[in-house]
Amino acid sequence: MLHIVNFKKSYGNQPALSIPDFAIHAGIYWIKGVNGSGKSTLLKSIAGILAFNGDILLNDVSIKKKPVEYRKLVNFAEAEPLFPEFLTGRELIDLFATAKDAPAGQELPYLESMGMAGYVHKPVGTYSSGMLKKISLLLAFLGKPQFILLDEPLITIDTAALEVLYGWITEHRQQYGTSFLLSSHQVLNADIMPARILQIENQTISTALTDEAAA
Ligand SMILES: Nc1ncnc2c1ncn2[C@@H]1O[C@H](COP(=O)(O)OP(=O)(O)OP(=O)(O)O)[C@@H](O)[C@H]1O
Repeated sequence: MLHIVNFKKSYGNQPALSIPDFAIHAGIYWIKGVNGSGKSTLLKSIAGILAFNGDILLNDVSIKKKPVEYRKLVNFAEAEPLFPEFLTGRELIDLFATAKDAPAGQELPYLESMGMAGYVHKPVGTYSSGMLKKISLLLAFLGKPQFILLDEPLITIDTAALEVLYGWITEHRQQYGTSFLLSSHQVLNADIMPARILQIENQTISTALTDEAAA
């Protein structure tokens, strides 16, 4: 499903990540690594918003050879989302729904289950960090992406929202066969949502040897 080839990313002359050849099958993955190990760098590269050397393929579609087609396949929620403050949540949803060819009304169950209907018509500049995080997560579920990348999805959302997010992930996986890559310093609940573990260390990625969970 995901194939990373001859990948190198540096910031200036400072190497950040080097991945000669790495592939994973469809599933739910939890990427672990200490602060500064390169998790966000990898997620942003896979999302197509960070330039790098080498190539990344999703279901054999290369980001370098078919960037438009590739970007339709992947959605990304940033760890600390930033949106123009004057736009309402509703306007953001409409914008993303159009860009991602989302089915009409796809956002409605998400708005309801996460309790966002009461504030979605207000400008995002008035949102708390948790409210903003919920909108950014919802945006990542719009359309029919084959791969959803969630960078630190658990930070700032409350316990109830966490349960709802687990539900979104497992449902999207069952309904559309979507794969997920989550970075998190918090422990994911393996009973509710089993995830395979990937490890970033020494500026590269590997499948964790302790990974016993089934995706
Ligand atoms: N814009 C940037 N300019 C220069 N260096 C950067 C930039 N972004 C990241 N880095 C460096 O790249 C390395 C990886 O950073 P990255 O943010 O990917 O780590 P991370 O694993 O997501 O960290 P954290 O767990 O703290 O969020 C770090 O050494 C960091 O200093």
